Amino acid sequence: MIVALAAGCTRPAPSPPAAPPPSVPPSSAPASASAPTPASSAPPPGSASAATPRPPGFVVLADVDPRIRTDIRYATVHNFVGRPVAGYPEPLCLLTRPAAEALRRVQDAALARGRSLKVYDCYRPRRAADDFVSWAKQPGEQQMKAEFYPRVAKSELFDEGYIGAPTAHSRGSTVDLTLVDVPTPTQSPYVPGQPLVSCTAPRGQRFADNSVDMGTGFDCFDPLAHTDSPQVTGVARDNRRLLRQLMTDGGFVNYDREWWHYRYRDEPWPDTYFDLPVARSSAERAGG
Ligand SMILES: C[C@@H](N)C(=O)N[C@H](C)C(=O)O
Ligand SMILES: [Zn+2]
Repeated sequence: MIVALAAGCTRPAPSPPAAPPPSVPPSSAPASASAPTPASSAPPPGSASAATPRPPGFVVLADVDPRIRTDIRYATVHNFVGRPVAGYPEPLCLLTRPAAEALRRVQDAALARGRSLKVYDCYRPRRAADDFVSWAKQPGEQQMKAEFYPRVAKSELFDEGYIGAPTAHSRGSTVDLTLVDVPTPTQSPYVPGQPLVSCTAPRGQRFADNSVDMGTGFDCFDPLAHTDSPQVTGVARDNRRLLRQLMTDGGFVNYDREWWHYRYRDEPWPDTYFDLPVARSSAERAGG
């Protein structure tokens, strides 16, 4: 265990070469750049200056709140790279315990409004962010462009802030999520090779996610996904606002370029980027 945990060190992450350093959105920069650090003047546990790396204390979200739906896209072929991403051997949502418990409180509030949370991504290992960087270095590989970044050049995805490396997700307290109705409609599976439809197309035309209408699909790298896009009106705007209200009340901060991306404000590891795989073996038992 200690060997694996030593992988969770503080370090700068790679940038795609032959391009300017990637834009790191406020939500992905070390929290010291975007939010107050803990009051303690001692080095944060697990940081390079701490004597001994400590376990991140990840839990499986389903152990903390089995009511929250999961659709972990990076463990599947239905994502913007079109294949499972490095570091996702199991389709699980791992989070730090404080973030998971905060999400359980948000779920209580969502259910009171007749909705449930559905998570697409939670803790994301450094190796996954590295995989995204490697993918970005292959300009000809655009098999999923038609659905996920139909109007933005692949070469711009990092610079425009749609993908981060390093990413706040590697600190274990950031989550990509949406709202679904309760009872929740069954979602038809994505079939590899099926015709891709732009994530910016109206609900009913784009991929039939069981999410409520948020105006775009998940991981839609497009200005229409900016949380306050003036092009998103009516029900979709109301749904984005409801998600933001619920999450903000629960202690999370939205990233303004992605309606689905939220960071837990009081994250316990504001400077540490972990590289444990997304697997049950990387988590503690929920009650422990
Ligand atoms: C890739 C997308 N789901 C996401 O999380 N983007 C932000 C910017 C990140 O990678 O941190
Ligand atoms: Zn995200």
